[in-house]
Amino acid sequence: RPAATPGAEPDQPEVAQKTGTLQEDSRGSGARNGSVQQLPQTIIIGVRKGGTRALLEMLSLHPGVAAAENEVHFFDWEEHYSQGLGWYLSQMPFSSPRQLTVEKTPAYFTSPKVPERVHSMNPAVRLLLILRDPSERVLSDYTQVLYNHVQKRKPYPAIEQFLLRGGRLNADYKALNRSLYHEHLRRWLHFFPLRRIHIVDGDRLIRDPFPEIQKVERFLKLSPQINASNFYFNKTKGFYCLRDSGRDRCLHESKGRAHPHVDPKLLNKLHEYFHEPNKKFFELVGRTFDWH
Ligand SMILES: Nc1ncnc2c1ncn2[C@@H]1O[C@H](COP(=O)(O)OS(=O)(=O)O)[C@@H](OP(=O)(O)O)[C@H]1O
Repeated sequence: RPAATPGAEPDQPEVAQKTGTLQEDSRGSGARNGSVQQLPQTIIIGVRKGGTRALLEMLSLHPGVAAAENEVHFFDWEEHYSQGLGWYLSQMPFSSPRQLTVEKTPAYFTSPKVPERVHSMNPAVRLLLILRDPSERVLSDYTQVLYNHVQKRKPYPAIEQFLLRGGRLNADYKALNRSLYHEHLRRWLHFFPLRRIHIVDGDRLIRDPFPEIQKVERFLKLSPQINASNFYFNKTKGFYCLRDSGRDRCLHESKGRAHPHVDPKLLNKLHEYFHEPNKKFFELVGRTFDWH
């Protein structure tokens, strides 16, 4: 694991524990009710900081979905992949055979070896890709790594030091590369047709999650069971939170952080940098997004 890009998520669970999660119920009574572990029929492949946790938690509101709690990093970490599909299976939640199993590992989208590996597990797997404004994603990515350093009481340079080199935008900054969505998606399209990849608009998921989640239900051929009443806007958090069987919960405090202030001129450079790549991406997917 490269030390410079620590795992995006902290290890601790990010949402308040649900009482009686599907996993816990079935784990406790697995021997009696015939619950099983299944390889995921659907995977949230990224993008890092796109809203992958929110998407997973929102999808888990559906009784037909069983989600792996932690990021599994099977296809992108050699020490996991070398242990084979048996290991991968052992990481999955217990579920009823009729439920869909889903896992999310945001690093999959940008890891070169992953598309072929996922394809060799199951060419019919349904992929969920949640994207957000590429410039905003860069700021979020920087903020994540900044917090990782702050937690360890380590210093971390200001964002300008990464974004600029000799007065020009530094194309070698990894966070910029991760936002070149067309390059990464192209690799996936060598192995999967576009119809197997559903792209969730991460900016819309923030502003108004329910319509985006309805589209995901349809893509996964799930019966429409998630309702508008499962979401409420929490003014304190500034984001939508979830309401499930009368219980309210927001995502962990590491989700929805304030981003650093960036000089408008530099921000403009960033927007310009992504202009062409975004156009290429829109052509690739036959759809446009409301990005800068
Ligand atoms: N409902 C709700 N509540 C809180 N946060 C929300 C929500 N919906 C989407 N988001 C956005 O999710 C961003 C984090 O993305 P990921 O979960 O993919 O991050 S990670 O790569 O797994 O670390 C996170 O990015 P930051 O705002 O930069 O913290 C949020 O903007």
